[in-house]
Amino acid sequence: MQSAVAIQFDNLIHYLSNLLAKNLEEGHQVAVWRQPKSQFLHILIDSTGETKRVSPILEELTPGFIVHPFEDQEDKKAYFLQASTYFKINLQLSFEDYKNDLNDISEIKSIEESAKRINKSLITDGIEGLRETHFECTRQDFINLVEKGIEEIKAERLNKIVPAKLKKIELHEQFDLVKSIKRLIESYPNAFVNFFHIPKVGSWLGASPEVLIQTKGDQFSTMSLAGTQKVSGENPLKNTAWTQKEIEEQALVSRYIVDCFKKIRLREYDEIGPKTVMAGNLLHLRSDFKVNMKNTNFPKLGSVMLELLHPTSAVCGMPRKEAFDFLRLHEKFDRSLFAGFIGPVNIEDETAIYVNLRTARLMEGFAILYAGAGVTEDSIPEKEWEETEMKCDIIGRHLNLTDSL
Ligand SMILES: C=C(O[C@@H]1C=C(C(=O)O)C=C[C@H]1O)C(=O)O
Repeated sequence: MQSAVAIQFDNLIHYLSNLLAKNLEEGHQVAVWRQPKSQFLHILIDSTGETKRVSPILEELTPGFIVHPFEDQEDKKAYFLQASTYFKINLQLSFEDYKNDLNDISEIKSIEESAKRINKSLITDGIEGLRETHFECTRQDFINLVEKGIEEIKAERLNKIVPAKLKKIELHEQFDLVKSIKRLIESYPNAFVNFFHIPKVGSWLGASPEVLIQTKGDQFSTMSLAGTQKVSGENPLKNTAWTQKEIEEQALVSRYIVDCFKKIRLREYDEIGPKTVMAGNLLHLRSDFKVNMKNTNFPKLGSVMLELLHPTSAVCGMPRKEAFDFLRLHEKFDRSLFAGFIGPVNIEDETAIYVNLRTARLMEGFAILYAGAGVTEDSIPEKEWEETEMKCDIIGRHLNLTDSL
């Protein structure tokens, strides 16, 4: 297990439990996140009482948190939590150092009591604007889907396809959201750990390894992430070998990004990698792409690339339209917000939008885990199934807790 910075969590857990219980009970929208390798926990509350949907023209949005499903909506809009309240907590400081700066919560309850109140408020009635979802996907359903995908690739109608599955797991009565967030933060220092709650849409908890687009000052970045294997052996970041299938799979995602740059005639970009990166107990191949938006005179590159990239060939396939149509036709469930995009917008001069992967939708007494796997001509369906099991486990293992890790 990788360990993050030393975190002074005890009192913070108590505080966060009360804060979330109060805001969820009041029907507010909430986002909580920690960016990769950061020591800050960010908390955003939208208390307007309105479920807002906006066009994702990022540069024009007020500070907030954006949430977009896998499928484009007819009006191309995304959910948007507006920062009525926003603050961040330095997880390296002790609670005593910053407690006086925190929003006062007048009625303090125990952690257990707060967890119960949170659980009652997590659940909402139905999903606005998204297709009805059913929560079944057997091993055989998934294997059939992979086989169909391979046939399409062999017939040269697709280059790559990323079928997904969902997995329903029971949530214990004592499910404790805040403790799960803590465990994700401690276990996955390289991930975008996130929780968000939109009463009319749902509650999701995840730890994504994949940036879709990020802008900070004049810097734009994106990444191509694909190829998956389990961490094993000594110094895996250095010693892991990749097969032709995985190298090709990741190269297709990189090519897709470069094709997007070409479409808008952007020629000056840095491409770094591919290199092996760790996401929990999985390894992936990753290339990073960086652009200076000022020097290239692309001040709105964030929005432009967001529109061109989503959904990327890392979560959908290639060619994009054909892959998307294939999934719409053959995947027997609605991906909902899985493989959509989420993240903070215009907060402290930074926008960081991630692909919504390694994620769970929290429901009454159960959670739905989602995972996909990149399929190419050489894929072995059973192995792809195992890959999705490992991906589901990244979040699944941190939902039903026993106190010792
Ligand atoms: C689709 C997922 O992950 C994506 C697919 C990968 C793959 O096919 O190897 C690797 C990383 C992600 O880009 C997922 O986590 O569900």
